[in-house]
Amino acid sequence: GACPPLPGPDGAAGSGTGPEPGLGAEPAGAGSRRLPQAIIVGVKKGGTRALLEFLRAHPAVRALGAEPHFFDRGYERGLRWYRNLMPRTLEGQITMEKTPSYFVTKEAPKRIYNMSRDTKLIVVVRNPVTRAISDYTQTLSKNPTIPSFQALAFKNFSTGLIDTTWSAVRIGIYAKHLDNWLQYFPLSKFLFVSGERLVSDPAGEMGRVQDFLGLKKVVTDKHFYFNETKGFPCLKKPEGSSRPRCLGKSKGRPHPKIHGQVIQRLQEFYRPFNMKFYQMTGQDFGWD
Ligand SMILES: Nc1ncnc2c1ncn2[C@@H]1O[C@H](COP(=O)(O)OS(=O)(=O)O)[C@@H](OP(=O)(O)O)[C@H]1O
Repeated sequence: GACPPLPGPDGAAGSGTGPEPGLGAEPAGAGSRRLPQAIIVGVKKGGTRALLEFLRAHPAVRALGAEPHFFDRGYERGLRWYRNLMPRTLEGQITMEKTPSYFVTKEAPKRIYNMSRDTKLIVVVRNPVTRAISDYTQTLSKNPTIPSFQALAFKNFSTGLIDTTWSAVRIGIYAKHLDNWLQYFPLSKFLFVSGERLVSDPAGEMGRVQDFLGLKKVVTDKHFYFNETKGFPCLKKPEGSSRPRCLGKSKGRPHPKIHGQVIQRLQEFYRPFNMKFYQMTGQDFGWD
């Protein structure tokens, strides 16, 4: 697919996409639609929605609310279609989107590289065992008749053989997926956010994210409160609202009880991949 990239954020000067003259201080189409300079590429069930909503509290961030799935499912539509999905930004604002499935999409690194090799890539990672259970919980909520977690996770439970073709297992082999991205992007283009810390210390993790994006540290501890009912941090005042807001019911679902031995076997399965991932990223996420 040799899609010629459209003029990017820096190539749009004088292209007539700015506000039209003579329509007042703030015309309806203020700013222009730009390709994203930063993308939350993964991982599914890592905490990607929370991160995007927290970032939207920053005045210099404009983000697409829905997941566009452009680099995995919609690439044939072209970059112009993709750019037209984006919210308008003013000078100095950055455009973002999040689609967690990009991280495990073989073609995504090449496609994003072809859009811009300067794209900043954010990956929210979470203990792969918890992530797998979270993923399963989501599937179960849509289809209550599926087999048990244990039945899906193991090809043979008595021999301990894990079914690595099951997507809930496969997605958590982070080192393998990262290998694919590193064929195109250097490590310096990535920020790895701890999904666990995003819950236990949202302001701390948001500090790292804002630094990485070159933003002023506007989103701080003052923006968060811990909602005891929800069991998660929530925003005191999200963008465009005067009321505090937590994520919806589909975030922070109760997980089914999984047998301790199942957890333990999966934890052992992931250990070498986790070690590799810590080594590759230079970060110990504390899962082992
Ligand atoms: N502040 C806050 N509020 C609610 N939920 C939070 C928050 N921070 C992180 N999380 C965790 O995010 C998990 C869902 O991850 P994603 O948003 O990446 O899921 S998805 O891939 O977009 O479906 C979700 O997983 P589950 O707990 O399994 O539902 C949460 O644990």
